[in-house]
Amino acid sequence: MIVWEGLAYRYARGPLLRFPDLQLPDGGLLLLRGASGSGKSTLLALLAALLTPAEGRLDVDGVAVHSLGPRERDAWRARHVGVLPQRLHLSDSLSVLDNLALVGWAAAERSMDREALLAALDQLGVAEVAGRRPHELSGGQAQRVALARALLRGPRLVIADEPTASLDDDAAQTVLSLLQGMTQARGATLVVATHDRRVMDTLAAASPVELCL
Ligand SMILES: Nc1ncnc2c1ncn2[C@@H]1O[C@H](COP(=O)(O)OP(=O)(O)OP(=O)(O)O)[C@@H](O)[C@H]1O
Repeated sequence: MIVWEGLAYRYARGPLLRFPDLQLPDGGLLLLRGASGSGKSTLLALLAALLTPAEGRLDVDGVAVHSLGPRERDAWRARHVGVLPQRLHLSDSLSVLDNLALVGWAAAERSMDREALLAALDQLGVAEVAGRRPHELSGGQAQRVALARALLRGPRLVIADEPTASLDDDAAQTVLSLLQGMTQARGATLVVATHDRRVMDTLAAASPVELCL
């Protein structure tokens, strides 16, 4: 269960951004909508403990995330949250496979079994690009690699920021069904921020909770 209450954040010299309270059950789907600048990415960053709220509380599966210290937050995120960011942050100096292996380093596990990494890519239909550099991928392939990375450690919470931006209709459809199908199969909670009509239409069938900022 994810619960937040009185959540607010302030950028330096910015106004206080306040977010409506919400409770989201395990395995739930939240569609986060709102105009550009309304605070969608900020709320996602708060949910991933990338930002610390100025006010309010955020509980994820009984963990008071708002009160974790910086190190605990990093460890908590690495174990429990899969992030599909707006900018994919794949390193062009590393192969696709080594980009995935970095997740193990981030979680202080040092090395990850390369067979497991290949299997993760294979599940998303992109095993053949394992040896390529990210700049050699199509937008849809890069998004699927980023999704494989986000799901690698079996997160309980998956956060996707505009996952279909810059994808054509076919690639958007593929990424959305993989994103939803794979999080659902794992019983993970999925939070998607978007202003893409295609995302709302596709995910409507899953009866999401909708929050408009
Ligand atoms: N680093 C920052 N410093 C100061 N203000 C910021 C910073 N990042 C975002 N903001 C401001 O905070 C508000 C919320 O921004 P945020 O990026 O969360 O909105 P958004 O709904 O995700 O927008 P978009 O749909 O365009 O990505 C905006 O007014 C934005 O200008």
